[in-house]
Amino acid sequence: MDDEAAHLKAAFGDSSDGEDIGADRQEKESLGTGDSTAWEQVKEINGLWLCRNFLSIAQQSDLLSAILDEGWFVEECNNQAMRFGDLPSWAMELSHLIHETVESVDLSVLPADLLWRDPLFDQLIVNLYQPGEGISAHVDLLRFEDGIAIVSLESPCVMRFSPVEADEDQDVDVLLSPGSLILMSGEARYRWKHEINRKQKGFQVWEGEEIDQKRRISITLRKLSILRV
Ligand SMILES: O=C(O)CCC(=O)C(=O)O
Ligand SMILES: [Fe+2]
Repeated sequence: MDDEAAHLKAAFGDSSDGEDIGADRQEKESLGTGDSTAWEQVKEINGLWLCRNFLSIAQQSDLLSAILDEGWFVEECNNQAMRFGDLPSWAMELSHLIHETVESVDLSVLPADLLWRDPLFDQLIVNLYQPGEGISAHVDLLRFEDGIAIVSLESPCVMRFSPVEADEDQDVDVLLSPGSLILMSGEARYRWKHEINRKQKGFQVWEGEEIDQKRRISITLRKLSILRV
């Protein structure tokens, strides 16, 4: 983590708050949109949408190069970078692409008031996970507004959602494949925790197969709340 990120983390705290683990899997409904991107609504969780093919292979590769060119992860001990306010140009492009993609689809993947706010996002976190690394169950800090986007690159992983008001049987797993985008709003953002456990055996299993863990990079885009909570 660089100085700025460390400073901001000190100011904004850590978004993790322990973990809650169970086992379940949802059926997802694939919704063709008439164009090349298909959105899936995660039925058990209001406000959680997945777009598996959000980025083409070429776009993934360009985005990865732009991130690595930032030099944030040259030192092995750095695995997270945060930016607030003016985001790097590639992050702005990503934000515009999210806007365009959401706007072009005839589904309410993001409430209109969130989609049309300006800017759509002004905070960026890039996380780099080596094999075995993940993030414990948390709800993102309330100092960020509703409407959070996560783009995944490199190794796929299973993200587990569990209700804040715990009910062991309600965990929902979602596969985040490279190039995918998830959008969380409403209940998905406030009433469900999300986690990635790449350490404990059995978590990174999808359709009966253990995921071959390699490095994973994620880009989380959020908007700071004007009312600082
Ligand atoms: O890496 C991810 O996919 C999730 C990151 C996340 O949840 C966070 O930074 O709050
Ligand atoms: Fe999060």
